[in-house]
Amino acid sequence: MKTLEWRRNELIILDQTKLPAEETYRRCTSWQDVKDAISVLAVRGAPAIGVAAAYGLVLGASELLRRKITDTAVFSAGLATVAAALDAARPTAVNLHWALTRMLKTAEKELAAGKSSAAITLALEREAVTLHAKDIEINRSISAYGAAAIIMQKGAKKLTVLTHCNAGALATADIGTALGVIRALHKRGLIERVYADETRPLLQGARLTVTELKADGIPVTLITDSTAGWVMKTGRVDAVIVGADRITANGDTANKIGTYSVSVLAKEHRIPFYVAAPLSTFDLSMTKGEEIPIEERHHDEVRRLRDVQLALADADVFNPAFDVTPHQNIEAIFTEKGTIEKPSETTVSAFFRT
Ligand SMILES: CSC[C@H]1O[C@H](OP(=O)(O)O)[C@H](O)[C@@H]1O
Repeated sequence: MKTLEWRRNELIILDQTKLPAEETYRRCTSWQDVKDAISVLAVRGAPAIGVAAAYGLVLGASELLRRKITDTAVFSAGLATVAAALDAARPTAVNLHWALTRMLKTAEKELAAGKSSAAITLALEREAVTLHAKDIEINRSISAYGAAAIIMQKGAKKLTVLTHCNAGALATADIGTALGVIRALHKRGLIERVYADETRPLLQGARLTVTELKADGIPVTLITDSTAGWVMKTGRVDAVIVGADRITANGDTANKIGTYSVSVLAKEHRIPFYVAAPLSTFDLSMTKGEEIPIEERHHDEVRRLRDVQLALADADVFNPAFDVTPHQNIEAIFTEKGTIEKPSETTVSAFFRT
């Protein structure tokens, strides 16, 4: 069950909106197909949407070539237009912008070297494939650092961990970030159980995290979001590990809606709250979490559950897809280059200076 697969001039995306009931795929042959897939969360998760958008730009470049747009100045302007359209698909996960910026830099470098539009397109495809492959290494490294840091802190004993949303293979190109750490601990026999928040309204926890962990033989218990406090209060949870969509220069972290509440509950019950994320999720241009744009999604995602009307069709709804956990609530952030203990403006800047 691959999240994403690139086949010369088409991107095959596992349609996550249909999981776990159906394993179906979307065949993306245009950049618009990729943008649509990102917008409806057929592909989701910060790193995965960055990789998908990179391939979307390759499809855009191929389309420009098919339309015989070979004047490199016009071709580059066309690329920038496609990149901007893909970037607008979802505003919170900075990996989307990071991946597209990296792709446009590749195009600029080729252009400066006097390459043709066709050569630029080939270079973009190589860059997208590289980005995709690198995410696999990054996941492994985050997972190793995270497991080591938790063992250092909690000792080599079986742990019960709570996680929110899905920061697993379905959100990345490989074993995941938060679920990557859980997988690394499980490999060492150090996971007693995982409590997976269902994660309303789109239920990434119930639909995706439970599916991933059960497939790996990792003991997992599905709970409603409102049960998170009670499992902590009753001493069932040793640690919380979540993913991230954007981390600012002081360590404030945007993640799926409900993560902030979990962090407050963890702090109240003196349970360490960990974040696992690649460096591409850091946005050092933002000094604090209040600056992060929070995506608001369609009201029917809350009023309905597939074809079941849960609330009045005209019920007023507020449906932010993310919230921001203040750095003070975070014990450590695990990245592919190491761990940032007690994230703050000081520790984050020191980490990026080394
Ligand atoms: C490995 S990052 C996953 C991150 O993305 C999810 O959001 P969405 O499902 O809306 O793409 C969620 O915030 C996860 O923690």
